[in-house]
Amino acid sequence: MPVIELTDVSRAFTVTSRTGFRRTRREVRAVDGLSFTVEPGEVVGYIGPNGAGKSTTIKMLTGILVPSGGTIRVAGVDPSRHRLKLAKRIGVVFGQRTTLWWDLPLKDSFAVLQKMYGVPIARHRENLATFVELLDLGDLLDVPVRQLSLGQRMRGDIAAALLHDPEIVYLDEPTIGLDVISKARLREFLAQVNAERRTTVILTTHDLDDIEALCTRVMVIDHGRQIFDGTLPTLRASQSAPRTLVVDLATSLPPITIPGATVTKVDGPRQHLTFPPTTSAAPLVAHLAATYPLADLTIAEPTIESIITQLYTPTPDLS
Ligand SMILES: Nc1ncnc2c1ncn2[C@@H]1O[C@H](COP(=O)(O)OP(=O)(O)OP(=O)(O)O)[C@@H](O)[C@H]1O
Repeated sequence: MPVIELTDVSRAFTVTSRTGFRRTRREVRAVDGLSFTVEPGEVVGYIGPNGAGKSTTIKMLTGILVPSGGTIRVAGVDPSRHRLKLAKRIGVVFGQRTTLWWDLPLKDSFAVLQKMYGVPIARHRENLATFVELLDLGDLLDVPVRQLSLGQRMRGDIAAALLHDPEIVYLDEPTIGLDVISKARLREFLAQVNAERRTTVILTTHDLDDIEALCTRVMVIDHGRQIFDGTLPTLRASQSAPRTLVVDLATSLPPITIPGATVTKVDGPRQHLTFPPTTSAAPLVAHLAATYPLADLTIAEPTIESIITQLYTPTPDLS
């Protein structure tokens, strides 16, 4: 049974602007007829360009915002009508701001959360010990939150969001501004939590490496509407971005000629050949191996970045 269910959900805002003495009101449809379900334990990347409606969706899922139309069920309840009840079953992390108490040492913030959520003390201790170890928080527990670095604070925020054993966590840009090592550590931690606890994760990010590392499913929205829902390989295959064969020859040669592929770059003995995503690489490789002195060969898939850029680019209206 789905843990999250949206049926034809929309949310409009009225925006007032002033030109001289005139005030004009216009309606912005931040979310426009969105329907999807998420099963327990799924890790869904929820992505889209700026202003696509991602934050508005997350705010409706937590109950902060009431939809203008449609229905939402999260863990069996309507979030906006049962916000407090739902709060015990969800965790939220906003990369841009902390949910911890600025002047309190990290461990006191955790203690406040234990009381707020009514987590049994034994369970709290158990969770705290696990998160302190996995997120390397031991030396930070006595440090006031305001003195933590961004990466340290984010680790604290993620632990705080999970201490009450939520079934669902919403992570809004959790790796923003972090260095490569901190990002990798966080991703590893989230993957482990999801695998061990079957926590459902909705991840909003502009960092496509987060998606690669964590998400079994990607949902792309634009102008408040869903434009893709599927796996990363399907997203890759759905687009026409070409694939590339990087061929290392035993010696420098003029550009290779084989049917179905085109040389785009020659760099000494290395040549780059592109071929359509619908073509299998196997016959091309066989042909190359039979005709040319090969030293090495690799296939480069289009980056998700290029695929998503393509998705966002409207197709020209030819009517
Ligand atoms: N409180 C509000 N009042 C008026 N308009 C709003 C409000 N909140 C959001 N919007 C508008 O709704 C649209 C969707 O905004 P939203 O913040 O959901 O996008 P987003 O996908 O989260 O963007 P970003 O990646 O920049 O955070 C935008 O046009 C935004 O200006």
